[in-house]
Amino acid sequence: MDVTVEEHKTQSRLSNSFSRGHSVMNRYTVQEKLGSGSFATAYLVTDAKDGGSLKVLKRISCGGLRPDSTLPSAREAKLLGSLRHPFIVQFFSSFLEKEDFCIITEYCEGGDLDCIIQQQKDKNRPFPEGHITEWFIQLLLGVNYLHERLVLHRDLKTKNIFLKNGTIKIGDFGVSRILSLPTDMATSFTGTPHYMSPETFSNSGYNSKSDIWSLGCILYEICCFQYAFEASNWIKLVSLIVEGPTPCLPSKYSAALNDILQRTLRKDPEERPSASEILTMPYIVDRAKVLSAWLEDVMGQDGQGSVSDDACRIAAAVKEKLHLDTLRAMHDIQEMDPRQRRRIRKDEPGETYRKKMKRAVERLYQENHKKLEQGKIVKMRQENAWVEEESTCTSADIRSYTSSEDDEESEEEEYFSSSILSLSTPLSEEHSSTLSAYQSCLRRFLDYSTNANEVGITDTISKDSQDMSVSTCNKEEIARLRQVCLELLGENGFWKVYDYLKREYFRQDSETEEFEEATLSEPQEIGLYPQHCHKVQQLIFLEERMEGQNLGMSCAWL
Ligand SMILES: Nc1ncnc2c1ncn2[C@@H]1O[C@H](COP(=O)(O)OP(=O)(O)OP(=O)(O)O)[C@@H](O)[C@H]1O
Repeated sequence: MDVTVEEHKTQSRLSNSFSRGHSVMNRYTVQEKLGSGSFATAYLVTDAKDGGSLKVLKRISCGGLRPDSTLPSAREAKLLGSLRHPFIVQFFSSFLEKEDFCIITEYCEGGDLDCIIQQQKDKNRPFPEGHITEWFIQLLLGVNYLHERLVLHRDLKTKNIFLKNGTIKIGDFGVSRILSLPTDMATSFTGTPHYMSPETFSNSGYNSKSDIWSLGCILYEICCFQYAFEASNWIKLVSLIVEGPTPCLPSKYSAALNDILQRTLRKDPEERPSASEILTMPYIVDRAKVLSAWLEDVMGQDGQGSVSDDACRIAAAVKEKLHLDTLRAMHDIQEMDPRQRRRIRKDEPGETYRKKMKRAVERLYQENHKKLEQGKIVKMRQENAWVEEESTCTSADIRSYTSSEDDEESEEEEYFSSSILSLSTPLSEEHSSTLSAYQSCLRRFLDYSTNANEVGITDTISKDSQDMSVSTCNKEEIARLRQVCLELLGENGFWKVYDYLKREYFRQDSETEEFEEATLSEPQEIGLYPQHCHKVQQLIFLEERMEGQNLGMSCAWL
C-alpha cells in the first residue's frame, strides 16, 4: 500500500516520543528531544560504544511504508557513511527498530543557522562580511566535496546547516533519500519552497546547479535576515522565483560579494557557476588565504594542532610567534595615512588581513592575561563565542584602536577577534582536529586553485561530475571515467589503487556488517597522485550506484 507524504507526516507525529533515558539498540541512550521536523524527530543521545559521546538519533516512523521498497539498502547507508568532510555532518549508521527507521549522525552543539540568524536579527545586528564569507567558503567547500562525488544535497537551507566548534556543518542528509522522496517534492509539501530553484518547478530536473541556487538563497538570508524570495502565497512565490528580479545585497556589503550572489541566482542553471568555480573567484581566494594563514598561525605550520588546552598557553604560544611582527605591523600601520593603508589593503589583501589578525591576537593575549591574573578565565563555551556578546576582547576595544574613518576595517578586526576568541578557551581534541581538517581542506583548495588558474583549467573534476550528475548513471560514463583513470595512473598503478580504495570503501562503515581486515598495504600512488585517487574514488562510487540501479534499489542517492 502506498502512503502519501501527508499521511506519512501524520503517522510520524502520532508515534510516541522517546523519553529521557530510553535505550535504543542497547547502545544509544536518549538525553533530550532536539525537535521534530516534517519527517523525523531528532534526539540527542549518548553512544555507549563510543565512550558515551553525544550523537543525534533521527527517528522516522515507517508507519504504513514498506521497508523493503522505501527504506535504504545497507549499501545506500554505507554510501552516506562514506562521506567524510570537515563541513559535513557525519552520518554514522542507520537501522530499523520496530516500526521506526533510525539514523545516527554527528551532534552539532551550535544549533542550526536558521536559529542563529534569528538571534542576530532580534539583536538587529548584521553579520560582518568577513564572517559571512568564512561561512560561505565552508559551505562551498562542503558542497564542492559532495558534487565531486556526484552527490546532490537537494535540500540546502538554513535549517539544515549547523554549527559545531564555530564551523559550518551541512546536515540533514538522508531523510528524503531514505524515504525515497525527491526532496523538491517533499519540500513543496512541507511548505518551505523558498530555496527551490526555477528549474525544479519546470520539470527540467534537479542538478548540481540547483544546490548552487540554494546556496545563493542562504547567502542572501545570512546577509539580510530574510528569504531571498518571499511572497504571500505559493503561486506568487513560484512566479517570483521563476521570473522575478534577483535581489541585491545592501550596500554595506562589497560589490564582489553581491556579484557572487547575482551569479548563484541566475535563472538559467547553466549560467550559474559551480561550487569550485566560485571557490576560484579572486574575492574568495583572497579570503581563503587569510583564513588559511590564520589557521596556520594558530595550529602551527605542520597542521598538527600546536594549540594547548589552556587558554593562557594558547595565547602565549601564539604571542611568542607573533609578538615582534605584531608590534612592527602596528607601528607601520599607525605611521601610514588612510590612503596608504587603503592602497596596502588593495595590493596585499592577504598580508594586511593577516596583520590585523595578529593585532587582534595580541590584544586577546593581554586581555586573557589580565583575566588570568584576576582568576576570571571564562569557562569554555560550547557555542560560538561571537554570538553571545560578552566577549573578553570587545569590539569597543577594537573600535577605539582603529581610526574612525575605517568602519570596514574595524568590522574585520572584530571578525578576527571573535574567531580567535573562540580559541581562547581550552580546546577539545575534537575542536583541534576540526581546525586541523579545516586547515588542510583550505590548503588543498588553495593549491588546487593556484594550479587551476596557472594552467587555465578551473573545475575539470567538477564539470565531469556535473555532466554525470544530471543524468542517471550509465555504462558509457563509467567506462569513460575508468579509461581516464587508467591513462592517469597506468594499468599497474590503476589496479593497485583501485583494489586498495575499493577495499577501503567497503571497510568504512563496519557498524552494521563485519568486513575482513584489509591486508593490502597502501600503494605509493595514493600519496603521489592524490588527485588521481580522487577520480578512482568517483569511479567506485559510480560503479556502486550502477550496481544499485541494476538491482532495482532506490536511486534517490542522486
Ligand atoms: N546533527 C544535529 N545536531 C544538532 N541539532 C540537530 C541536528 N540535526 C537536527 N537537529 C535539530 O533537531 C531539530 C529537528 O531537526 P529535523 O532535521 O528533524 O527537522 P527540521 O530540519 O527542523 O525540519 P524539516 O525536516 O522539516 O526540514 C531541529 O531543531 C534541528 O536544529
